Amino acid sequence: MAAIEVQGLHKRYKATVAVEDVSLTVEDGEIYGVLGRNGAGKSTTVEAVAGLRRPDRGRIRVFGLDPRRDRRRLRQVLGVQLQDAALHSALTVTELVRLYRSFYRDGADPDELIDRVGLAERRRTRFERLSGGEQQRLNIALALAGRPRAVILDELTTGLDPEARRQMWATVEELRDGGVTVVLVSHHMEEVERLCDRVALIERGRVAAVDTPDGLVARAGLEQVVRFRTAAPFDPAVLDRVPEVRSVGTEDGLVTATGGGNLLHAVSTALVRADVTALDTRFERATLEDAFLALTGSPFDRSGR
Ligand SMILES: Nc1ncnc2c1ncn2[C@@H]1O[C@H](COP(=O)(O)OP(=O)(O)OP(=O)(O)O)[C@@H](O)[C@H]1O
Repeated sequence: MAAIEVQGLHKRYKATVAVEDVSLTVEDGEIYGVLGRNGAGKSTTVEAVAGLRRPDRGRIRVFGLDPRRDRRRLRQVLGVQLQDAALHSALTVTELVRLYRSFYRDGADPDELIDRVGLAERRRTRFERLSGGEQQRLNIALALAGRPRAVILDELTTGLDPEARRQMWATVEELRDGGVTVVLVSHHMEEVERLCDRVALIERGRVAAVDTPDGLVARAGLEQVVRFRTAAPFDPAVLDRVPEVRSVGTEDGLVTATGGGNLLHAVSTALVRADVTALDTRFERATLEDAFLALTGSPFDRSGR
């Protein structure tokens, strides 16, 4: 059974069509990225999955549960960290984590959870006195308080400094390694590229593409480049019959092969077969950001429609 299934989701707010037609399947145990510019419909989609928005149309199942009909059971299996969660600001970190823990039959150990998100030193600090990044980390701890089977993390690392962000990424990987399904809504290309097993590109309320980060880059058909030098003079004919290679050029002893597919592997294999020793091999490929641009036809400038 898939962890989350969304079919034909539609949601409009008065004149604004937020979600036009979204269908997606999140497999159990994967980190599934939801990527798109501001206003694309990402939050509306995941909030509908969490039972927080009533869809106009469409079918949603989370481990077989209907988010609106089975809300209480859903809460036991799905953790949610949303943008701008409003918390009781006078409570301390420990108090809030214990409070949230009390909502669940089988939950996480509060102290362990606080350590895990790096707030051990702030246990006795009230929510309102935490920095933006610390509040964010607390929100994540609260989403994990019920030891959910799946968790929705919306803008996980917004407001975190680079070190805290890396710490959060490690936490997400640990969750996946522990069998938790993660839905990660993000603007952060590097984050998505690094963490997600698969990514849905949402554009104007629709799913423009779903694939692995590498698959999206490959789908965009963008060129990859392998550059290397050789110990002995190089005969470009060695790469002539490699289907992945589109062009080969040599300048001042630097060989440049461009192409697609698994270019690096194909070139390396052909060189080994021809008994050519490559030196200083460099590989450049398009990034997810390049792919986003190619697949949606406009730059990822974060400003909506
Ligand atoms: N409660 C609401 N009332 C009216 N319009 C809304 C509401 N919530 C969202 N919208 C509009 O619906 C569209 C989709 O919003 P949504 O928050 O789902 O996008 P998003 O992809 O999550 O954007 P962001 O990256 O900015 O969070 C936007 O045009 C937004 O202004």
